[in-house]
Amino acid sequence: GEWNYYGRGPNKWHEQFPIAKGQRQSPIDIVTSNAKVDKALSDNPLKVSYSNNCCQSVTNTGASFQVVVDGAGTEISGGPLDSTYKLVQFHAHWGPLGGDEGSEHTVDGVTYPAELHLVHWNQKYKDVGEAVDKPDGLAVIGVFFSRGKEHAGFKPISDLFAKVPRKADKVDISFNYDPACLLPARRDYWTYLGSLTTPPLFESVTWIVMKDPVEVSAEQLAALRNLLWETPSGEGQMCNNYRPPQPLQGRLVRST
Ligand SMILES: NS(=O)(=O)c1ccc(C(=O)NCc2ccc(F)cc2)cc1
Ligand SMILES: [Zn+2]
Repeated sequence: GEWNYYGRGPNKWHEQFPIAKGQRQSPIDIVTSNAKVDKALSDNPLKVSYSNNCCQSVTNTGASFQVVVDGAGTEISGGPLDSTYKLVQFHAHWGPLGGDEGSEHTVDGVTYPAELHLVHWNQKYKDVGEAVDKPDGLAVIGVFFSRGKEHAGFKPISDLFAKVPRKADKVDISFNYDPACLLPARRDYWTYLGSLTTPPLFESVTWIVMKDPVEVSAEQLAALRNLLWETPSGEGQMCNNYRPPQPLQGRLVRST
């Protein structure tokens, strides 16, 4: 059997998950000229209040890394959100070594080498398991990674990837870490209603995609490949764990 669903390719996911051809699938190509500035988003700014001791561990999920967060005090609200959402984990998607593809969302067809996802669940539900398949259940902040200077804030995390090479490997985060350091300085974003970008592809995500990328170094992008996964020809470097853009199906993308 496959250890990861990218093995057969995202174009086959609909066979087991028919919602893959649904009306609010993610990611999408963000056509900036079609995005509609919505004053309401700036009138009620997105509030990100993370604590600096919320990150518990890094795990190799077999399809990405995942920093698991203890929800104490890590909340977002405002902007497109009608209630408070709590951070539960963050992970990323990336492409081949040295390439420029790898992000899931694209901007006017432009790809980035990686995309970070900060996953939050709606506090109106009792837990993330209840929220994960509700239309307003999740809010994911997407941050594009561009190749440039080293990101000091990402270094403590990227240095841990070598310690979790195989699926289910896990290392505790013993230091204080505030995931807000991964957000770009300028907090402008696009927002639209979409889905999980991996099976089960639930249409439960309010996407908040930051307009500005954050720079990470080529070495930090390369560190993502310390994570290994199962490929049809045996164990290999984890890469190309991204779903390509899906049909917009007439959805509106709003912008700050
Ligand atoms: N790339 S993304 O940010 O869109 C994304 C975020 C979270 C999840 C997730 O929680 N999956 C686990 C999972 C497993 C079983 C379920 F029934 C529901 C979720 C998947 C994709
Ligand atoms: Zn993701």
